[in-house]
Amino acid sequence: MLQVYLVRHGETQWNAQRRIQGQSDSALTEKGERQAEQVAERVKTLGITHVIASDLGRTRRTAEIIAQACGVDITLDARLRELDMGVLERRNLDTLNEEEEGWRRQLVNGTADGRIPEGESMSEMSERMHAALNACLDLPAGSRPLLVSHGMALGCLVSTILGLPAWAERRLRLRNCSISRVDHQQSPWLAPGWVVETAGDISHLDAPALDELQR
Ligand SMILES: O=C(O)[C@@H](CO)OP(=O)(O)O
Repeated sequence: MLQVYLVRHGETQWNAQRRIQGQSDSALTEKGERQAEQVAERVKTLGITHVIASDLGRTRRTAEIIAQACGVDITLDARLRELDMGVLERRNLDTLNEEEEGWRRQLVNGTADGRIPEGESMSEMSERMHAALNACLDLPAGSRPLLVSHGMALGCLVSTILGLPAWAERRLRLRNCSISRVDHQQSPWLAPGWVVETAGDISHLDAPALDELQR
C-alpha cells in the first residue's frame, strides 16, 4: 500500500508577522529552520524514497533539510503551491478592511465560489493538489514519497480525501512542520482510494508551532 507523508513547511518571517503569503514568499525563521531539522530527524528512518516540494522558497528550504537527512533528491512540483490569494498577498491579516476581510472569510468559512480578487478558488487548488498526489501512484513499486507543501493546500487535500468539499469550513489545523499521512488502499472491505492515516502530528517539535492562520 502506497504511503505518502505530507509536511507543511517550517515557520516563516511572514507567518510570524501574520502576513499573507499565498504564492508570494518569505524566508524561514530560525525557529522554522529548527522545525525543519526536527521533522527531518523524525522521518529519516521511515524509508522515504522521494521528497517532492512546492517550488516556493519556504517549501524548498524545508525540503532541502529533509531530503539531506533522508539521503534523497528533491523534485519540485508547482501543483503543491499554496492557494493563490490574489490581491491580499503580502498583506498583514490585522490591517484588512471590512471588504477584504470578507474575501478572506469566504475561503475559511466555506463558500463554494469564494476567491480573493485575482486569486484562485479552493476547488481549483483542490484539483491541482489531487493531481500532484495521484502522480505518486506512478512512482516505482515500493516508493515512499514525502510531499512538502502549505497550510491551506494540505488542509484542502486532507479534507477532500475525508469527503468534505474543497470549500468546507476550515476545521483542520495543520501547523508548521506538522506531519500528515495518507495511504492508497485497495481493500474490498473499506473504501478504495486515499485514506487519512494521521493529520497534523507535531509530536516531534520541541516548541509550540503556529497554525495555518498564524494565530
Ligand atoms: O500562505 C500563507 O500565508 C499561509 C496560509 O495558510 O500558508 P503557508 O504559510 O502554509 O504557506
